[in-house]
This record gives sequence, C-alpha cells and structure tokens, in this order.
Amino acid sequence: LMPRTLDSQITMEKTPSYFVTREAPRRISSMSRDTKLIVVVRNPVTRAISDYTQTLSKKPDIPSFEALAFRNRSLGQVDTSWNAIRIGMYMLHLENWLQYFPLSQIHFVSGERLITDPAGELGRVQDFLGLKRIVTDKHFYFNKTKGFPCLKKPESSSLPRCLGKSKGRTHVQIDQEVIEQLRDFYRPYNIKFYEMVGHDFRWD
Ligand SMILES: Nc1ncnc2c1ncn2[C@@H]1O[C@H](COP(=O)(O)OS(=O)(=O)O)[C@@H](OP(=O)(O)O)[C@H]1O
Repeated sequence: LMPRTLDSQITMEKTPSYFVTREAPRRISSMSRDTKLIVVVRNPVTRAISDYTQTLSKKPDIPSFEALAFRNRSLGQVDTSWNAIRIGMYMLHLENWLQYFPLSQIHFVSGERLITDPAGELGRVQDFLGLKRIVTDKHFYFNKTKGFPCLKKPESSSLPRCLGKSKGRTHVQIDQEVIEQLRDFYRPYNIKFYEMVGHDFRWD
C-alpha cells in the first residue's frame, strides 16, 4: 500500500517490472487514476544485451545470447517469449497501459540522454511532475572512468554520488550480424512506439 500523501507532497515508487506486467495498469489505476507514470526506455537491442549481461553475472551457466534470442537464427525468427527480447517491445506494453491511463499521464525518459544530458532529461521530468526546475546542469559532472554522470553533492552528504558497481557493466560481445537481425526485428515496434508517444528516440 502506498503511504498517505499531503497535497504538497509527491510519493514515488520505482519498480522496473511494472511496465511489462499485464495486471499492473489495472491495479494501479484502481488505486489512483491520477498517478503519473515515468518509464526509462533505451534502444531495445542494447537493453537486451544489458539484460543478458546482468543475468550472466548472476548465473554464469546460462546458454549464449544467440541461443536464447532466436527460435531459428537462420530464418531470423526471434524468440519473443524470452524476457530480454519481450521487454524491449515497448509498444505492446504501452498499449496495455493506454487501456487505463491517458498518454498525458505517462512520461518516457530516454536512457541514452539520461547519460549524455541528465539535466535536460530531469528538466523534462520535473516539468512533467509540475515541479520547479530545481535539479539542473550544475548538479552533475561527467565521470569519464565510469562513463556516467554523477551527482555533485547530494543533500544528505558532502560527497559526490555516482552509480554503484553493478551499473554500467561491460556488455557481452555480440556478433554484429546478430545485432543487425535484432535491429531489423525491433524496427517496426520502435516506429510504432515513436508514433504512439509522439517522439523519435532515434534508435534506428
Ligand atoms: N541514472 C542512470 N542513467 C543511465 N543509465 C542508468 C542509470 N541507472 C541505471 N542505469 C542503467 O540501467 C541498466 C539497468 O540498471 P539497473 O541495474 O539499475 O536495473 S535493475 O533495476 O536492477 O533492473 C544498467 O545498464 P548497463 O549499463 O547496460 O548495465 C544501468 O547502467
């Protein structure tokens, strides 16, 4: 259950799997139809490889990426039942949410721009939430070693705050041909997704 919230407060909850969980939109809308939803999306091919890299780090014995990604690789048949593939079919998940929430209540953050322009992305998040733009460029610096932006000085501490060790893992190397096959697979889903949200994320 979400805590009670005053008019001057915003209560936030983060669960990545909600976006791809069939029952989530109905259950959240029955709790509050005014809920604002924020989803971070990135190129679904990179997302799949990142997802696999994370699973492999926990279970080193799993089959290869190629073995899991295709039902039949020579025929180019992608295995859409594999979660790492299915999650990146964003338009399908969004269709489910749009049965319960208007698009105006859903905001998509570009995972790519969150790295290259965190202040810009967070500026849009603050606008979407109806907040003053408090978090700006001056709150970030780019950590070249990590390859990610870090917060200069969080309120609770005098030290900078960067992403933890488990973020930004080096991805497993995948054959370029496999990447091309997956790009082709996702292209129509991406295009439909751009049309639905009215924004081109430039993944193609
Ligand atoms: N703030 C921010 N900006 C940009 N990218 C970010 C951020 N936080 C997490 N990430 C990247 O998201 C990928 C999954 O992260 P998580 O490990 O947090 O995912 S999960 O919630 O545990 O499923 C993982 O991607 P990879 O870098 O491909 O491993 C994280 O690096």
